[in-house]
Amino acid sequence: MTLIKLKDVCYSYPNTCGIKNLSININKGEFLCLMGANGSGKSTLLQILSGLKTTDNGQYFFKNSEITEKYLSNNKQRQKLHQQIGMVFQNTDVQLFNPSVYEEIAFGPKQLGLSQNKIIKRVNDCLKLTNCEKFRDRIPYQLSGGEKKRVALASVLALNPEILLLDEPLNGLTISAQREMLNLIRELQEAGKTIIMASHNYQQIKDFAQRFIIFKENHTVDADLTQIDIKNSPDRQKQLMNL
Ligand SMILES: Nc1ncnc2c1ncn2[C@@H]1O[C@H](COP(=O)(O)OP(=O)(O)OP(=O)(O)O)[C@@H](O)[C@H]1O
Repeated sequence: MTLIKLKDVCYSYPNTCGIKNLSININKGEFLCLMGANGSGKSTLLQILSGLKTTDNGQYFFKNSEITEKYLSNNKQRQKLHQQIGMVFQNTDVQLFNPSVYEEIAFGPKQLGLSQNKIIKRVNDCLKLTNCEKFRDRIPYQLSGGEKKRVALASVLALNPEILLLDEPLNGLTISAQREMLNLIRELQEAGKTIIMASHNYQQIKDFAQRFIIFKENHTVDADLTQIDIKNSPDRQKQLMNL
């Protein structure tokens, strides 16, 4: 089932292009990795998908709705999109603003109006899933970079989104924490979530993501390949190893 359809999408910042002429479909349950040089457009695309930015040109469809400025100006529609499509930012400092990890994770479920019992259960489940139980009473802002990433993921999971947008979620993690995070992401995919992740580390992600969208420096898409396509192409592997 196609969840996301992008048709000729362009986005420009005041002085530079973000993405150009992007057309892709993303199906339910995919584990898709966005790759490409620094500045090629990966984060811009994730921000468009999350509804934080809207396209200058082209169209973005999520399920049966076209996501436009007008669509997002409706509070209910915007909140529903944010519940269905959760994003972990590259810079988690912009995402964490509550006085404790517990409050951080409870924030979304509270906004959804869940009962107190349901909130407690969700927060505890998410703390456990992301291995954050031991810092539940800490101030998020004071955690290490890797701990912040896990708390940010927990706070997104607490909304039970269908799609997870992850912007370089492994940056700043130790090798064993990277493994743990990747295994968790794979479990989430196996549980039916759609994963869209930006990365510049092919070695790290090559056995996890099943599809790779590779951006060129000019902000267009160079290739849309499966894990197997890349494994069968030494040239492509070499290119991705050198990003
Ligand atoms: N807030 C902004 N204002 C102006 N230009 C921006 C802004 N954010 C990104 N850009 C520019 O848009 C282009 C795409 O940036 P984007 O952050 O999407 O790339 P990226 O592929 O995610 O890069 P990285 O791997 O470094 O995270 C780059 O040329 C970047 O300089």
